[in-house]
Amino acid sequence: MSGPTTSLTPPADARRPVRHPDAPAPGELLGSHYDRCFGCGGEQPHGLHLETRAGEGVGVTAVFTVKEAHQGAPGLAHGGVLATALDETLGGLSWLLRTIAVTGRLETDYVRPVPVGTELHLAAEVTAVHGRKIYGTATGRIGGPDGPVAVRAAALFVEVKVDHFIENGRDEEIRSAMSDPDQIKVARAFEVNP
Ligand SMILES: CCCCCCCCCCCC(=O)SCCNC(=O)CCNC(=O)[C@H](O)C(C)(C)COP(=O)(O)OP(=O)(O)OC[C@H]1O[C@@H](n2cnc3c(N)ncnc32)[C@H](O)[C@@H]1OP(=O)(O)O
Repeated sequence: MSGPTTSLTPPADARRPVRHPDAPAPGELLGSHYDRCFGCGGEQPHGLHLETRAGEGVGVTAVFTVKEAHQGAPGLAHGGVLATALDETLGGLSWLLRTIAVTGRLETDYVRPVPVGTELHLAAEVTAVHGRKIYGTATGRIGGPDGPVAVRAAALFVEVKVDHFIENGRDEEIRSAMSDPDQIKVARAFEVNP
C-alpha cells in the first residue's frame, strides 16, 4: 500500500522542540484563532468553546465543559467530540512554536467514559520536530488537572503556509474572515502570530 508512513514515533534524528522566544507567557489565555472554529470559536453555539492557555515548555492546557449537545450515548460525551477536544488542544501548540500546522494523524485512546457536565482538563505538549512534522501528545483528565486520565492522544501535525487555508477554504468564509474590521482577528484567523 502506498502513502505516507503512519508512525507516530519520531525518527531518531528528530529534534527536541524549542519554545519560540515570542511565545505567549505561561498561563496566558491564547483565545480563539477563529470565531467560527468548532473547537474554540465563540460563534459556534454547539462548539466546544475550548479555552486554551500557554503552559510551561512547549505545552498548553485547556478546559472543555461537556454540554448536552456533545452527547453520544445517553449522558456521555461522544468519542468524536472528545477527539476534537484533543485535536484542538494540540492545535494550540502552534502558538508556542509560532508555526502554522494542521493535523495529519491523530490517534486516540478512550480510557474512561466522560459524563455530560464534566470539566475535561486537557494538556498537550510537543514531543519532537522533524522537518515539517510536529509530534505531540495530549491527555484529558476528569475531576481536576491531576485527576484520572479519561482520554489521551498522540498526533502528527504538518507545518503549512497560510496559502493552505486560502487555497483550500471556501471563498465565502475566507472573504468574511479577511473583511473583519478587527484586523487582529484577521491576522489570528490566518496566522498563528497574534
Ligand atoms: C490558521 C489558523 C491557525 C492554524 C490552524 C489551527 C487549527 C486548529 C484545529 C485543530 C487542527 C485541525 O483539526 S487541522 C484540520 C484537519 N487536518 C487537515 O485538514 C489536513 C488535511 N491534510 C492535508 O492538507 C495534507 O495531507 C497535509 C498538509 C497534512 C500534508 O500534505 P503535504 O503538505 O503535501 O505534505 P506531505 O509531503 O504529504 O507530508 C509531509 C510529511 O508529513 C508526513 N505525513 C503527512 N501526512 C501524514 C499522516 N497522515 N501520517 C503520517 N505522516 C504523514 C509525510 O510522510 C511527510 O513526511 P516526510 O516525507 O517529510 O518524512
